Amino acid sequence: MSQDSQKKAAAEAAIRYVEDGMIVGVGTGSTVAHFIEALGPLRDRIEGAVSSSVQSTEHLHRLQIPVLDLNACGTLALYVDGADECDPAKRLIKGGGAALTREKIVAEAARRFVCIIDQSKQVDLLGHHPVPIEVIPMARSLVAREIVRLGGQPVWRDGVVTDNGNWILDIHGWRIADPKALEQQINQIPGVVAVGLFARRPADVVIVGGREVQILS
Ligand SMILES: O=C(CO)[C@H](O)[C@H](O)COP(=O)(O)O
Repeated sequence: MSQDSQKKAAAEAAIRYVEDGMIVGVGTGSTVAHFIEALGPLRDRIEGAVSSSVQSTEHLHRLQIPVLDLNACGTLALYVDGADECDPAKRLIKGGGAALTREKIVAEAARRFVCIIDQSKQVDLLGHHPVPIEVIPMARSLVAREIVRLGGQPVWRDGVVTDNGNWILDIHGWRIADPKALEQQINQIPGVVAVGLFARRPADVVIVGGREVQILS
């Protein structure tokens, strides 16, 4: 089964968590694009969606799914998003699509975070995939130096500007024994907007696509 078919299978399996009248938090990426497509036919049964990126907002609009302002929604019942890596404790690396800050905000606002992935995303230890950090542009070099002190190798994702007008550093070379501690340390560096480690707020349910879809809860 191709990687994209696995993503589609996981995304379609996530639909069972959508209930009538819900406001659904929606992540970003190619797996989430399958989820948005599956959500389309339910547009009249849900109140709407809260989006984590311009890309997902445009997709939701194309399917006539109302996109709501998180500030007017309070706590969301459900957030569905993909990931770049997922460990057995459902801690994640996210931000391959540069949407990590808004993804973190919507995940934090949700009671249940359902993460949809293909099998290649499952790892024992986070860090094979670089860890993205969104930084305020003027702090790029400062943050990069601090990351080197923490043993990482920062690479500027040159040319990429986030939906918030910031830049991304991708940190290579880490095998992350304590993701929560590292998340906390990175968050303390001035100029860091968000780091794509989701350890303080891991997923609640992980759906792994495949011929047999696996649901880890
Ligand atoms: O964090 C993300 C975007 O910022 C995505 O969820 C992550 O990059 C996975 O993407 P895809 O579903 O395309 O494999």
